[in-house]
Amino acid sequence: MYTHVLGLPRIGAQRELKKAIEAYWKGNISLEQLEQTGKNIRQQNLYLQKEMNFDFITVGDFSYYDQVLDMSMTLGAIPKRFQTSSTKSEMDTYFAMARGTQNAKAMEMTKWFDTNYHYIVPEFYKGQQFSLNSNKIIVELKEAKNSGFANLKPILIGPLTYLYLGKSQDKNFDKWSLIDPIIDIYIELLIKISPYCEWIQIDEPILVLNLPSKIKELFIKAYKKIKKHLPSNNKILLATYFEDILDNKDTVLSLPIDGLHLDLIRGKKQLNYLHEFKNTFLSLGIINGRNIWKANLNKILDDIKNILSSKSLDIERIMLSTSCSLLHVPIDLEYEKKLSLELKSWMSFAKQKCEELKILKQALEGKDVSKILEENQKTIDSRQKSTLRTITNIQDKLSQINTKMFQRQSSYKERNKKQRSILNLPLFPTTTIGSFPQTPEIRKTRLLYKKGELNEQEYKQKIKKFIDEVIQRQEELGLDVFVHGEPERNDMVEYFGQQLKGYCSTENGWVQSYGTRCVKPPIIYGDIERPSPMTIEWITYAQSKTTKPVKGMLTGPITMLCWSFVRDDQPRKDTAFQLALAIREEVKDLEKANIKVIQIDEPALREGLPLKQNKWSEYLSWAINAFKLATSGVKDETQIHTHMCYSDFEDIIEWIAKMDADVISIEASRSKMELLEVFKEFNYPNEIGPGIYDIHSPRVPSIEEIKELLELALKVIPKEKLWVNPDCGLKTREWPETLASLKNMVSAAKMLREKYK
Ligand SMILES: Nc1nc2c(c(=O)[nH]1)N[C@@H](CNc1ccc(C(=O)N[C@@H](CCC(=O)N[C@@H](CCC(=O)N[C@@H](CCC(=O)O)C(=O)O)C(=O)O)C(=O)O)cc1)CN2
Ligand code: MET
Ligand SMILES: [Zn+2]
Repeated sequence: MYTHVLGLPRIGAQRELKKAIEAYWKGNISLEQLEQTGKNIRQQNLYLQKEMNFDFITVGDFSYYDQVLDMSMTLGAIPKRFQTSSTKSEMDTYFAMARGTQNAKAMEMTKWFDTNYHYIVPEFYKGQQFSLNSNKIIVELKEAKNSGFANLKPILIGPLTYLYLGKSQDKNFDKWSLIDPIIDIYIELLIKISPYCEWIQIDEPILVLNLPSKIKELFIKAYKKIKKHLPSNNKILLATYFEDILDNKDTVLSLPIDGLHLDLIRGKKQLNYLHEFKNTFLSLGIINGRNIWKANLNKILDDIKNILSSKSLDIERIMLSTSCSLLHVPIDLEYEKKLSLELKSWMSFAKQKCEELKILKQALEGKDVSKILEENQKTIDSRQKSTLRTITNIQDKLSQINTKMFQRQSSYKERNKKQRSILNLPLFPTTTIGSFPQTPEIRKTRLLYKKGELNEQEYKQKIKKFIDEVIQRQEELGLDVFVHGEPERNDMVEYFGQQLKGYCSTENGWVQSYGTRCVKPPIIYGDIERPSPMTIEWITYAQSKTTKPVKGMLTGPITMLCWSFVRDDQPRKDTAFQLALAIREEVKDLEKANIKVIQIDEPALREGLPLKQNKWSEYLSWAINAFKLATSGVKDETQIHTHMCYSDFEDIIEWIAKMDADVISIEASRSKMELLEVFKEFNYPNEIGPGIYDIHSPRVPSIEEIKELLELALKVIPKEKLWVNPDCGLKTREWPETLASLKNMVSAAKMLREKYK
């Protein structure tokens, strides 16, 4: 029996890597200093694994930005626009690809499966040449070896997953035609790393998706070729995660691999088929890498013993592991000093999950760990019995939900008439998505308040001053529908989590979202309730400062669900409905306070989509209902907006229409409005604001460029239905580029108004 993990968090326990990279970008530290920080984090992770007595020491899970981008570098898949003749260091090219430069647009970024992690999308071109650059993984292997570590297990993203996740940039070019040259480079790479290790972990998470037969065939072909060239002392551990591989079972059974990792948390069904994989080593993903609850060790031990005997598996060929990489959970629970001891005793972060693996192995090897197991059982029982989890009248509230509560009073058409007469907006109304730059001053204000160095009154005064400023700036820009700028929010999910009952939040529970950006997902441990209004004071204050409508700004139930760690003792749907009821109350309060436009963001709606297509409609029916429950309690005159980003809508457009938001703003600029085709084909009934510039880049779009995009949008959206806005919130931007971009945006809208009036 062996233990190992599929990967560890790499941002550093105190976000050292984030801070170092951002300092490097600003020119405040040198490349050597940055690399030293990277090395320190890798060393910490090596020693952690040693402390846990893991049998395989994972190497290569570190990254300065993203593991998919790392693979692009390794394969030499660097788009031409970044291959400049200047003497840029490799590191600078790497960061340029991720973030763009004034001359070269950044590579696209999108969701990593159904997580809140984002990867950099590989770009594929006709006739593309690849060439091996194995520096990263070799450096990391050497480093580990030189520090005295043995049984190293390097990790690579697999060739099929890599190709699948990338996008062809040339029309009518089949990216899969690149499989052979890519496999050749992988083989070169594997031969290079071969001397450092026995096992090599190759991640092929796409094996949990519904794959076309062509890709299944390519899998077999590719791995046969790899096997043929792999030195005989090496073994391949093929890692899958986030779901079961049962749709591709036959394919996997035909692969010449030595070990197979299965996610037994998300893919429980696979337990029934383990015996079919008897010919390989099996890595059982039994510790949840996607949530923060303590594992029930006694139960897992029973399960494992059961599996071993009923499926007559050879314990010598079993590995125990986490369900997926621990990238998706915070690093160490011990940093949490403010959590109630009871809640804390229910939880387990990355380090504690490693300890759980260690204990499981010791128990299975017959070591006496009874005290620890007893202690574990106590906390599991305490959580099950705890009254902290329940609000007594919640069941009543949920049972009072009726279908009327999912419907606005009138149809969109009728609502629209009433809203138009009240709002009196021009053609092509301009607006922004909610947040304005989160300046160091704003962050500092929140920090001082948190530390108690500002009292409530001082804090509120300061926040109101920030609101004054953004209202003033929006007046000057000439926008039509205003926002208050969200200066009081650390994050659009955490902020609400901190005000709702049933939620707790952490001090240091950082999880990487993309590059150097992290989030602290709040934790839902019990029934949700809204003790008091959450946004009214700020929004009404902002509205009191202008005659333009100010949007009420809320996060929707599905996004709250997807971007929090959720309780695992009731269906996600029930939690979503509880959230929806709480948001519904806030929406009604905003309306009562005379707020005419309310935006309820649902950027995570698409991300929450199950990885298996046959589960989509079940999810979408309750997810859309949760949104409608949150938003339909208002009168016709109140205009409901929603916002989504990072989404492909093609496959779910009819469901988006069912949300029946009066206005939806979406990300569209990166795809040059291509995405709108689907809105046209489907004849999307309500109003749309396709984002006309990419807020992830400091680049300022010209008036011409914006006009062009709007003209493109007008080909598919009737002019009465078109809104003008950026792609997403502006919190990661700085003021100068924000003002310049919005100024151009408003000018473009005004010019079009003239043309189309
Ligand atoms: N939950 C969530 N998921 C999401 C998104 C989102 O907005 N929220 N958007 C997409 C991803 N985009 C993202 C965009 C930006 C950031 C981001 O800016 N994160 C910040 C942290 C935001 C935060 O919580 N800030 C807190 C705490 C900030 C902090 O680091 N404080 C320092 C000190 C403060 C200082 O002196 O600056 C400390 O505590 O040590 C605050 O501002 O109050 C960061 O990594 O830098 C994250 C994700 C998709 N998923
Ligand atoms: C990730 S979606 C962000 C929406 C939010 N209202 C903002 O503007 O920041
Ligand atoms: Zn957004």
